Amino acid sequence: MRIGILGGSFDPVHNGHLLLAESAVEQLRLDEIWFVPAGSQPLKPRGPVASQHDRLAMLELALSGYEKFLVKELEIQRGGVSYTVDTLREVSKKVPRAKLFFLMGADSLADIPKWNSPSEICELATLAVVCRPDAATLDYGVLKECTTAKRIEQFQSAQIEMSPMAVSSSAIREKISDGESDWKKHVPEEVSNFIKRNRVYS
Ligand SMILES: Nc1ncnc2c1ncn2[C@@H]1O[C@H](COP(=O)(O)OP(=O)(O)OP(=O)(O)O)[C@@H](O)[C@H]1O
Ligand SMILES: O=C(O)c1ccc[n+]([C@@H]2O[C@H](COP(=O)([O-])O)[C@@H](O)[C@H]2O)c1
Repeated sequence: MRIGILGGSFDPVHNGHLLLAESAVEQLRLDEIWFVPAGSQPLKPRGPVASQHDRLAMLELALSGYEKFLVKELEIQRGGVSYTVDTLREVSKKVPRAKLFFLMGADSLADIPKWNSPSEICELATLAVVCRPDAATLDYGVLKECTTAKRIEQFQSAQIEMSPMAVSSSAIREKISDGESDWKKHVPEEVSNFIKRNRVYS
């Protein structure tokens, strides 16, 4: 069993997340991708804008057409600050024989030294990173303090190739609160309808 884990704030989920997951399923031959919405992201102390209920509802709507994409409320149910190392420990216990891939964009890779227990994270899961338009090259050098050169090579082999997609949740939220309308193309239609109907970011 090969499981990809995509942790995120998903505030809201957007097409960049979906393309990342689609590319990872194909290139890493994953059986499932677990989308794990953070309860409280350690480096975002102000917390998400949308409620937990709305972030989950938008994720469920976005993933409904994908058989291999599952929403897992591990971090929300655990409560407190959502540390990735705790999530990976929990998943390793739940499915001990699975090979775990932690999927992330280049911005997350750059931040890893600031995360809790990065060395253990690098042991528990293979990091599979994708470029983002504002960070076109991936700097694996940040991992030198956390893991071995051999492990870094394994992460490089798991790198996800995808045409950079210039979309972020913060840009979507900003456009909505500025009253712009061209944000809708960046999320599945069911999600844009939900946002409009419930005035999630207005
Ligand atoms: N357009 C994108 N291309 C590739 N990876 C992405 C993209 N958007 C988000 N990701 C990755 O998905 C994971 C979850 O991201 P998150 O839910 O925080 O969305 P975000 O768009 O980065 O949000 P924000 O703008 O609020 O920081 C992170 O590892 C992030 O790097
Ligand atoms: O464990 C940590 O210390 C840690 C610090 C920052 C971010 N993360 C995780 O990284 C994932 C992407 O975060 P973000 O900022 O893109 O929402 C999400 O699962 C976060 O919980 C984890």
